[in-house]
Amino acid sequence: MGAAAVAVIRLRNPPVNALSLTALQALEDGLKRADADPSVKAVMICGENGKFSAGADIRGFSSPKRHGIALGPIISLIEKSEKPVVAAIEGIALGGGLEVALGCHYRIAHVKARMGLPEVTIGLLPGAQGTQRLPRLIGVPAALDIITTGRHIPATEALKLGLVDEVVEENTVEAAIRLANKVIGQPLGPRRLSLKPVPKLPNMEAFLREALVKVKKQAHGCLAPELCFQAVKAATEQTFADGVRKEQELFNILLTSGQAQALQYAFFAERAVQKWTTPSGASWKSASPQPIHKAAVIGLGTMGRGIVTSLVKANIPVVALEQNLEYLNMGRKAVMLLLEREAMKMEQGAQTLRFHNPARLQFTVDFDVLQDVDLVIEAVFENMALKKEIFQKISRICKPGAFLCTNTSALNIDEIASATRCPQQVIGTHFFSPAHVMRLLEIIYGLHTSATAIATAMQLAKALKKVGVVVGNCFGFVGNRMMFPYVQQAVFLLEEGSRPEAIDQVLEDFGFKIGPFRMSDLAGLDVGWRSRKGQGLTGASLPPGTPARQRHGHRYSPLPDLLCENGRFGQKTGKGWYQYEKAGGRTAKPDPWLHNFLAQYRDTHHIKTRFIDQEEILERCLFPLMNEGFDILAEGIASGPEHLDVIYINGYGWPKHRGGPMFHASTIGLPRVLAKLQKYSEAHPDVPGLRPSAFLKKLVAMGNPPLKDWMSYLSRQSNKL
Ligand SMILES: CCC/C=C/C(=O)SCCNC(=O)CCNC(=O)[C@H](O)C(C)(C)COP(=O)([O-])OP(=O)([O-])OC[C@H]1O[C@@H](n2cnc3c(N)ncnc32)[C@H](O)[C@@H]1OP(=O)([O-])[O-]
Repeated sequence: MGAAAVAVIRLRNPPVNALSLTALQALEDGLKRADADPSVKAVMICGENGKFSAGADIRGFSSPKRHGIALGPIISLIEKSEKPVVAAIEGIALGGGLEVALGCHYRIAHVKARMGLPEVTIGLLPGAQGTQRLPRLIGVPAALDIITTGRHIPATEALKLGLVDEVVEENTVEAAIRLANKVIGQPLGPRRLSLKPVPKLPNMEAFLREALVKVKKQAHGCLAPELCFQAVKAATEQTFADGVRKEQELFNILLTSGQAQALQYAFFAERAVQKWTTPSGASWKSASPQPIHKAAVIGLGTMGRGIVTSLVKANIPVVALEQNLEYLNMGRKAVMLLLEREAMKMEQGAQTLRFHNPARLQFTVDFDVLQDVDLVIEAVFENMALKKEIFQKISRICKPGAFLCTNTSALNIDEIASATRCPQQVIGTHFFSPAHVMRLLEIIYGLHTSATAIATAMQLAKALKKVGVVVGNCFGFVGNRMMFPYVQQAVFLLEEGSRPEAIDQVLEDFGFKIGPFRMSDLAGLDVGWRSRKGQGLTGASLPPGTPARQRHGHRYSPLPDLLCENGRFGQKTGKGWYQYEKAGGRTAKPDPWLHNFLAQYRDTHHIKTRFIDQEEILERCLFPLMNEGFDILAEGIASGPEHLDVIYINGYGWPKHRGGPMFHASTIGLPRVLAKLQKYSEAHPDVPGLRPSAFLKKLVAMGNPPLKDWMSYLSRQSNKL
């Protein structure tokens, strides 16, 4: 209890004051005590350690002991209180935490606090009456935006919206107690949100119709946003009590939909990968990152420009280096354009981005400027000889402790490191395009990479607001290695009778933001072509007499090479797997030329065309991708299935509500995945990617254990060896 007439209830459950059953019980007990105590005239609710609350305990949603004390009735109890209740919001008030605050009669927030209803991001809706109270407080458009996107609102915006009554810069708890004292005795009726009508809009029906179209378009098959919408719509049509019943009904649908489980798995997976380990025993526990006061980026192509932008946004001073003045000037212009755009976006959120100061961003062609940087990211062309030349040079110029990172999507980190005198400082940092937007950073350690280098790269990822995933060194690392068999199958399906638009549609219906052919057109077909020429799979170095559709005894499709030979590089040339309105166009249209070309190709190679149904398209593309994942786990390239899933969700457009490829495999059931791979492998014995992984077979033989136990079967296996 606090001083004088104001009782203080403090939510206490470190680290984020999640509303566990114990925390809820304490809240209920506190309210009842305050109600019964005649000396208490008002109540103030705050959170321990400068955080109000991150909401319900997410682990509780999948716990069998979930039933018991519920949040909704406690919030009703708060609102019904005859004594004024004030919420003092510091740090965060999210989900159930914000719903508690909405039950209070007054809300004060610290200027640095953030609020939001992020339930939609974990596959749920604000199921403690939040969908009914928020529209009553701030109106339908703002409530719908907050509830269907889950975005965090800064305190200043919350004040403008009317979500909070006051924002303070000093002690929030003291301010809340002052306010509580002030409002003692004032009527509470107008402060009870459940009694307020939802503010009317002149065109509510039309507004809701348009809003639904937008919500569905952005959902890519995820259920939660649409059900959030329906709950808010109910608030506009029904009484508070009926709206709450509808909210409960929709909440229960989501809770048992499977998508909520996948999204909650993804939430914890993202946190689990922060705790990295390597097979040699290095780990996040013992390694400490080194501070990065200044960084450099070598190469200002598409990737380099994005990386420079990312570093500037993270407030890390950068040297941007190119091989000659012509490229430097081109790169400088492009970087400045990106930064101007980012600055504009940030201004909308009341932030500023400073980059015109040469101490923060310096462009140069002089390698000697790299002498005092703490970290270099090389982002030149994917060419081993060139990369080695650069690494040899920078290992001579940079100070001994500098970290030397290479942005590569497939090349061998050890070979690059071998060109230096300090292989322990060399590490792979695989950014995804556009590098200032995409969240994933694959961090690849080589044979000699030090634990400090890994910890520093992970820290850098965090500073860049990215999710870093530590993986081992192999061709294509994790993401691209799993992508190869997926893309390969998509092309084989074309040979067998399908079309790019049919295959893309199936994968986009599954939830991918973009199917494999649209993706290939976007990225440019020439990239893979160059790499295949380098590997001797096509082009002049191919030995005469090599069969058109076979390499090293395995099935090979020359289709992508043939498209490139026809000058079809994708969007950049206006033609690829699709046709575009012009070179650089973005709207993909099915191309009769390609259909005709495919028909001729099948005739030439005597391939009998057959109808391929959606199920086969999906399984032929996804199962080999998962299969590769099992091999990656068995080889120790990644330390758990969560790593693979985080990579796919954040770097490859895998639908988050399906939890990632390995989680998806576990929900389908490993015996089914194995049986299908066996079937397809028998039909296509010359495709190694369809041959079931030994680790997958082992897990099936062990009775299809849950995903969290997979790795223990691996260690048992290797212990025996
Ligand atoms: C019933 C009716 C409807 C109500 C629904 C809800 O409220 S749904 C809920 C709606 N709320 C949300 O969706 C909010 C989800 N949370 C967040 O967005 C962020 O965690 C953050 C912004 C609160 C803090 O970010 P940050 O970068 O400063 O820190 P960090 O992210 O690393 O977290 C630190 C530790 O706390 C853990 N943990 C966190 N929250 C929860 C939780 N609710 N539960 C359990 N655990 C949680 C997290 O796993 C981690 O544990 P670890 O790995 O150390 O063992």
